[in-house]
Amino acid sequence: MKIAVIYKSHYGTTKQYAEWIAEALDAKLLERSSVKSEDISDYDLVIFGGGLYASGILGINLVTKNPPKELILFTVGLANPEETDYSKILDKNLPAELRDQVKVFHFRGGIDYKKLNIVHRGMMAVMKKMTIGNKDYTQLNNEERAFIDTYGKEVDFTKQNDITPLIDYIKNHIDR
Ligand SMILES: Cc1cc2nc3c(=O)[nH]c(=O)nc-3n(C[C@H](O)[C@H](O)[C@H](O)COP(=O)(O)O)c2cc1C
Repeated sequence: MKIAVIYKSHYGTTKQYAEWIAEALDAKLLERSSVKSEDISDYDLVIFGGGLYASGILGINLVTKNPPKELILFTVGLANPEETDYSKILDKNLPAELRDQVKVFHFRGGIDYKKLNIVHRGMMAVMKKMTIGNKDYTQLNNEERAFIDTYGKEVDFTKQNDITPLIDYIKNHIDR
Protein backbone atom coordinates (compact mmCIF):
# COMPACT_ATOMS: atom_id res chain seq x y z
CA MET A 1 0.00 0.00 0.00
CA LYS A 2 1.38 3.42 -0.99
CA ILE A 3 1.04 5.86 1.90
CA ALA A 4 1.91 9.57 1.87
CA VAL A 5 2.19 11.79 4.92
CA ILE A 6 1.67 15.37 3.74
CA TYR A 7 2.05 18.31 6.10
CA LYS A 8 1.85 22.08 6.30
CA SER A 9 3.69 23.74 9.16
CA HIS A 10 4.89 27.28 9.88
CA TYR A 11 7.20 26.63 12.83
CA GLY A 12 8.00 22.91 12.68
CA THR A 13 5.78 21.13 15.21
CA THR A 14 3.41 19.70 12.57
CA LYS A 15 6.46 18.72 10.52
CA GLN A 16 7.81 16.89 13.57
CA TYR A 17 4.61 14.83 13.97
CA ALA A 18 4.55 14.13 10.21
CA GLU A 19 8.13 12.86 10.37
CA TRP A 20 7.34 10.55 13.30
CA ILE A 21 4.25 9.17 11.53
CA ALA A 22 6.04 8.67 8.20
CA GLU A 23 8.88 6.89 9.98
CA ALA A 24 6.51 4.61 11.93
CA LEU A 25 4.62 3.63 8.77
CA ASP A 26 7.56 3.68 6.37
CA ALA A 27 5.54 6.17 4.31
CA LYS A 28 6.53 8.93 1.91
CA LEU A 29 6.90 12.31 3.65
CA LEU A 30 5.91 15.37 1.62
CA GLU A 31 5.61 19.08 2.35
CA ARG A 32 2.24 20.38 1.15
CA SER A 33 3.69 23.01 -1.22
CA SER A 34 5.61 20.34 -3.12
CA VAL A 35 2.43 18.34 -3.86
CA LYS A 36 0.14 19.01 -6.82
CA SER A 37 -3.47 17.91 -6.51
CA GLU A 38 -3.02 15.44 -9.38
CA ASP A 39 -0.22 13.68 -7.40
CA ILE A 40 -2.74 12.68 -4.71
CA SER A 41 -4.16 9.83 -6.79
CA ASP A 42 -0.71 8.12 -6.74
CA TYR A 43 -1.39 7.07 -3.12
CA ASP A 44 -3.78 4.52 -1.59
CA LEU A 45 -3.79 6.42 1.70
CA VAL A 46 -2.99 10.06 2.44
CA ILE A 47 -2.39 11.21 6.01
CA PHE A 48 -2.65 14.99 6.00
CA GLY A 49 -1.50 17.13 8.91
CA GLY A 50 -1.88 20.88 9.28
CA GLY A 51 -1.04 23.37 12.01
CA LEU A 52 -4.03 25.17 13.57
CA TYR A 53 -4.08 28.91 12.93
CA ALA A 54 -7.10 30.91 14.17
CA SER A 55 -9.20 27.73 13.89
CA GLY A 56 -8.06 27.05 10.32
CA ILE A 57 -6.14 23.89 9.38
CA LEU A 58 -3.15 24.95 7.28
CA GLY A 59 -3.10 23.62 3.73
CA ILE A 60 -6.26 21.52 4.11
CA ASN A 61 -7.66 22.52 0.70
CA LEU A 62 -5.22 20.11 -0.95
CA VAL A 63 -7.27 17.15 0.31
CA THR A 64 -10.74 18.70 0.55
CA LYS A 65 -10.84 19.86 -3.09
CA ASN A 66 -9.63 16.57 -4.47
CA PRO A 67 -10.09 13.88 -1.79
CA PRO A 68 -7.69 10.92 -1.91
CA LYS A 69 -8.86 7.28 -2.01
CA GLU A 70 -8.41 7.04 1.76
CA LEU A 71 -7.79 10.06 3.99
CA ILE A 72 -6.77 10.50 7.61
CA LEU A 73 -6.27 13.95 9.08
CA PHE A 74 -4.32 15.31 11.99
CA THR A 75 -4.17 18.80 13.42
CA VAL A 76 -1.47 20.33 15.60
CA GLY A 77 -2.35 23.18 17.93
CA LEU A 78 -1.44 24.77 21.20
CA ALA A 79 -4.66 23.79 22.95
CA ASN A 80 -4.71 20.54 24.91
CA PRO A 81 -6.69 18.03 22.80
CA GLU A 82 -8.04 16.37 25.96
CA GLU A 83 -9.78 19.60 26.92
CA THR A 84 -10.76 20.94 23.52
CA ASP A 85 -13.94 20.59 21.50
CA TYR A 86 -12.90 20.51 17.82
CA SER A 87 -16.39 20.29 16.31
CA LYS A 88 -16.53 23.94 15.18
CA ILE A 89 -13.03 23.71 13.70
CA LEU A 90 -13.99 20.59 11.74
CA ASP A 91 -17.29 22.13 10.58
CA LYS A 92 -15.37 25.15 9.31
CA ASN A 93 -12.55 23.26 7.60
CA LEU A 94 -14.24 20.19 6.13
CA PRO A 95 -17.01 19.98 3.55
CA ALA A 96 -20.13 18.14 4.78
CA GLU A 97 -19.40 15.01 2.72
CA LEU A 98 -16.00 14.57 4.42
CA ARG A 99 -16.96 15.82 7.89
CA ASP A 100 -18.51 12.55 9.08
CA GLN A 101 -16.36 10.17 7.08
CA VAL A 102 -12.82 11.20 7.84
CA LYS A 103 -10.98 10.05 10.94
CA VAL A 104 -9.22 13.00 12.59
CA PHE A 105 -6.53 13.02 15.28
CA HIS A 106 -5.44 16.07 17.29
CA PHE A 107 -1.93 16.55 18.64
CA ARG A 108 -0.46 19.20 20.86
CA GLY A 109 2.31 21.36 19.39
CA GLY A 110 4.11 24.25 20.95
CA ILE A 111 5.07 27.84 20.44
CA ASP A 112 8.08 30.10 20.79
CA TYR A 113 6.88 33.70 20.79
CA LYS A 114 10.42 34.92 20.01
CA LYS A 115 10.25 33.11 16.66
CA LEU A 116 6.79 34.32 15.57
CA ASN A 117 6.64 36.54 12.53
CA ILE A 118 5.17 39.98 12.97
CA VAL A 119 1.72 39.04 11.62
CA HIS A 120 1.39 36.04 13.94
CA ARG A 121 2.64 38.05 16.91
CA GLY A 122 -0.01 40.70 16.21
CA MET A 123 -2.71 38.05 15.83
CA MET A 124 -1.79 36.52 19.18
CA ALA A 125 -1.91 39.93 20.88
CA VAL A 126 -5.43 40.49 19.48
CA MET A 127 -6.50 36.98 20.51
CA LYS A 128 -5.21 37.64 24.04
CA LYS A 129 -7.28 40.82 24.31
CA MET A 130 -10.37 39.02 22.96
CA THR A 131 -9.86 36.04 25.28
CA ILE A 132 -9.52 38.06 28.44
CA GLY A 133 -11.99 40.81 27.57
CA ASN A 134 -13.43 41.98 30.89
CA LYS A 135 -13.10 38.52 32.42
CA ASP A 136 -11.14 37.53 35.46
CA TYR A 137 -8.72 34.55 35.12
CA THR A 138 -11.07 32.37 37.21
CA GLN A 139 -13.83 32.86 34.61
CA LEU A 140 -11.72 31.47 31.75
CA ASN A 141 -12.26 27.92 30.49
CA ASN A 142 -9.38 25.37 30.29
CA GLU A 143 -8.58 26.21 26.68
CA GLU A 144 -8.48 29.94 27.40
CA ARG A 145 -6.33 29.44 30.49
CA ALA A 146 -3.85 27.32 28.53
CA PHE A 147 -3.54 30.13 25.99
CA ILE A 148 -3.06 32.83 28.63
CA ASP A 149 -0.65 30.68 30.68
CA THR A 150 1.67 30.19 27.71
CA TYR A 151 1.34 33.69 26.25
CA GLY A 152 4.74 35.24 25.41
CA LYS A 153 6.64 32.07 26.37
CA GLU A 154 8.42 29.17 24.74
CA VAL A 155 6.59 25.87 25.25
CA ASP A 156 6.90 22.49 23.55
CA PHE A 157 4.21 19.86 24.15
CA THR A 158 5.17 17.61 21.22
CA LYS A 159 5.41 13.95 22.20
CA GLN A 160 6.30 11.10 19.87
CA ASN A 161 4.14 8.64 21.85
CA ASP A 162 1.04 10.70 21.08
CA ILE A 163 1.00 9.35 17.51
CA THR A 164 0.30 5.81 18.82
CA PRO A 165 -3.54 6.00 18.44
CA LEU A 166 -3.14 7.10 14.81
CA ILE A 167 -0.65 4.32 14.02
CA ASP A 168 -2.89 1.75 15.78
CA TYR A 169 -5.94 3.00 13.89
CA ILE A 170 -4.17 2.46 10.57
CA LYS A 171 -2.97 -0.98 11.61
CA ASN A 172 -6.51 -2.01 12.68
CA HIS A 173 -8.70 -0.28 10.11
CA ILE A 174 -6.72 0.05 6.92
CA ASP A 175 -6.07 -3.03 4.87
CA ARG A 176 -2.36 -2.81 4.11
C1 LIG B 1 -1.51 33.40 14.90
C2 LIG B 1 -1.68 32.07 15.56
C3 LIG B 1 -2.94 31.49 15.67
C4 LIG B 1 -3.10 30.25 16.32
N1 LIG B 1 -4.35 29.69 16.42
C5 LIG B 1 -4.49 28.51 17.09
C6 LIG B 1 -5.78 27.93 17.24
O1 LIG B 1 -6.79 28.42 16.74
N2 LIG B 1 -5.88 26.77 17.96
C7 LIG B 1 -4.78 26.17 18.52
O2 LIG B 1 -4.91 25.13 19.18
N3 LIG B 1 -3.54 26.69 18.36
C8 LIG B 1 -3.37 27.85 17.67
N4 LIG B 1 -2.13 28.38 17.49
C9 LIG B 1 -0.95 27.65 17.99
C10 LIG B 1 -0.35 26.78 16.87
O3 LIG B 1 -1.30 25.91 16.32
C11 LIG B 1 0.81 25.95 17.46
O4 LIG B 1 1.85 26.82 17.75
C12 LIG B 1 1.26 24.84 16.52
O5 LIG B 1 2.17 24.00 17.23
C13 LIG B 1 1.88 25.42 15.28
O6 LIG B 1 2.17 24.44 14.32
P1 LIG B 1 3.48 24.56 13.41
O7 LIG B 1 4.68 24.63 14.34
O8 LIG B 1 3.47 23.31 12.60
O9 LIG B 1 3.33 25.79 12.55
C14 LIG B 1 -1.95 29.59 16.85
C15 LIG B 1 -0.69 30.18 16.72
C16 LIG B 1 -0.54 31.40 16.09
C17 LIG B 1 0.84 31.98 15.97
